[in-house]
Amino acid sequence: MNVAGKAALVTGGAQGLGKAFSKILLQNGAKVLFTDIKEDVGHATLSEFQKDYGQNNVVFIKADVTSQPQMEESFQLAKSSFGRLDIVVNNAGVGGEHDDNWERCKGPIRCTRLALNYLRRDKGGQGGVIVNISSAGGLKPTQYGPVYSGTKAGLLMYSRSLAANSDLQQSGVRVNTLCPSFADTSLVASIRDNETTVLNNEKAWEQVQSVGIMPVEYVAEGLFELVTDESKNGAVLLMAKATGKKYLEM
Ligand SMILES: NC(=O)C1=CN([C@@H]2O[C@H](COP(=O)(O)OP(=O)(O)OC[C@H]3O[C@@H](n4cnc5c(N)ncnc54)[C@H](O)[C@@H]3O)[C@@H](O)[C@H]2O)C=CC1
Ligand SMILES: CCCCCC(=O)/C=C/[C@H]1C=CC(=O)[C@@H]1CCCCCCC(=O)O
Repeated sequence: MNVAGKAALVTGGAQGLGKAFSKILLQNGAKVLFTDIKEDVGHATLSEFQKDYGQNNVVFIKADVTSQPQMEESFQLAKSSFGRLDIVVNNAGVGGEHDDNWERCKGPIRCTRLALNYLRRDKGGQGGVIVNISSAGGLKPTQYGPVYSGTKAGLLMYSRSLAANSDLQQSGVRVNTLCPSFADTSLVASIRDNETTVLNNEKAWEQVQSVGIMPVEYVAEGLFELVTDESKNGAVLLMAKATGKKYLEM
C-alpha cells in the first residue's frame, strides 16, 4: 500500500510510540487523525504536526479507547475530515498490573471492531489495514508483568485469529500485530521512576537495561512495513534492540 493520500486513525498518538507512528505516516503523505486522553499533550502534538505536514492533514480528538461512544465519534470524525479511512493503528495502552488493566486488551478489540465498519469493502469501505500494538511481552513471559503479558498475548491471538477469517480476507482488510520490546517512552521510564505497578520495579528495570531500549523512530519503521507490505496479513513482527526485526513463523 502506498500511504500517500490515504487516511489513518492512530489511538494514543499524543506522545511515545503513537506519536512516532503518526509521524511516519504523515511523512509519507498520509492524513492522520490521532486520539488521546491527554488533551494538552495532544494539542501540542497537533500544532507541531500541522506546522510540519499541513493544517488539513492532521486532526486530534480527545477520546478514550475504553469508551465506545467516544471511539464511535473518533471514527466518524476521521471519515468526515478525510473522506475515507484506510489505516487504523491500535496503539493506546498503559502499563501496570491492576485487574482493570484488561482494558489494554479490550480497548484495541473495541476499536478493531469499529474500524472494520469503515474499512470492509462489503460495508462501503475500500479495504485497508489494521495494526494492533501488542508487545514482546505478548510473545514471551515477563516475570514482573504477568497481567501486562497476559493482556498483550490476548490481543496478539485476537489479531491473528481475525486475520485468518476468510470473510474478512475477502473484504480487503489486513490485520497485523507489532510486538516491540522496550522502546524509549514514558511507559518504560515509569518502571525506573517507580510509577507503575510492575511486581518489582528495581528488578524489572535491571531487566529493561539488560534487554536494551529502542528509539521510537526505529519501531515506527516496523509499523510502516506492516502497513505498506500488502503481502502481510496475520503477520506478527517482533522488534528488539539486540535482534532487530523478526517475523513470527508459526
Ligand atoms: N514503550 C515500550 O517499551 C512498549 C510499548 N508497547 C505498547 O505501545 C503502546 C504505546 O505505549 P508507549 O508509547 O510506550 O506509552 P506512552 O505512555 O508514552 O504513550 C501512550 C499514549 O497512550 C495514551 N493513552 C493511554 N490510555 C489511553 C486510553 N484509554 N485512550 C486513549 N489514549 C490513551 C496516553 O495518554 C499516551 O499519550 C502501548 O500499547 C504499549 O503497551 C509495546 C511494547 C513496548
Ligand atoms: C521482553 C518484554 C518486553 C516488554 C516491552 C513492554 O511492552 C514493556 C512495557 C512495560 C512498561 C510498563 C509496564 O508495566 C510494562 C510491562 C513491564 C514488564 C516487566 C518487564 C521485565 C520482565 O519481567 O521481564
